[in-house]
Amino acid sequence: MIRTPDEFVTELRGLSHRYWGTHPFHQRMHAGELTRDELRTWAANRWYYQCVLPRKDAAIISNCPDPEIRRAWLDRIVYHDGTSGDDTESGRERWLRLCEAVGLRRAEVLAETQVVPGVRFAVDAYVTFARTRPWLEAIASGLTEMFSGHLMQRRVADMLAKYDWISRADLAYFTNRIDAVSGEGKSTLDIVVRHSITREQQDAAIAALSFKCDVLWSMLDAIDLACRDRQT
Ligand SMILES: O=C(O)c1cc(C(=O)O)c2c(n1)C(=O)C(=O)c1cc(C(=O)O)[nH]c1-2
Repeated sequence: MIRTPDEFVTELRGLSHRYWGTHPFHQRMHAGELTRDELRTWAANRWYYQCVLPRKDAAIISNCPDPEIRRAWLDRIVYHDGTSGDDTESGRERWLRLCEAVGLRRAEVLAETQVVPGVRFAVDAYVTFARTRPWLEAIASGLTEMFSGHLMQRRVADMLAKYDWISRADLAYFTNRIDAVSGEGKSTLDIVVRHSITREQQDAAIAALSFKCDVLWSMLDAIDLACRDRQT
């Protein structure tokens, strides 16, 4: 039997315990326990995720027959890629600023030399998912954004409190993203609830969100391991 919208949303939100907010690496970040070198490894690896997001969103658009959704989805690509190559307020430029603030050189981030295999596999799996699964499932996989606003707020507060060499301006990616992800999370949830009109579609949306939690968790597992390897 199909779930009511409330039951469906409750089940989706119920996956929050699988979200990367509780990953040990994030816990160490919040506690102020990461070294500069570990923060560099994190930023350089997460760059790969940032780079892939517009390609993932383009895959969703290419599979979606609904012009209203395609139009709305385009904003995400523009947000990350910016309106031109000189756009200093694009998501990618803001992430690069954070990378520089933690001591990475722009060229080494762009060259992706620090990206470890586990991060590459996890992030590539997210794009492959968006390319090969029905558009509604691919959209549902982005519902982790529902959980990310609160986490980013905590991240900004804790990083400013615990790493005195990091300034608010260095964290512009997150401070600008907090409102955007909350808005996007709500509109994504609305699309998923409206278009999941069978029990099977609801099940597939829940499985997609679960898969995405695994993608993010695996990224941090690989980053955590890379940090430990560098210490030995
Ligand atoms: O910093 C975070 O914890 C975090 C998490 C997530 C997420 O949950 O996938 C995203 C972002 N940030 C983010 O900045 C972002 O643009 C974004 C896009 C997406 C997506 O799946 O389309 N997730 C996220």
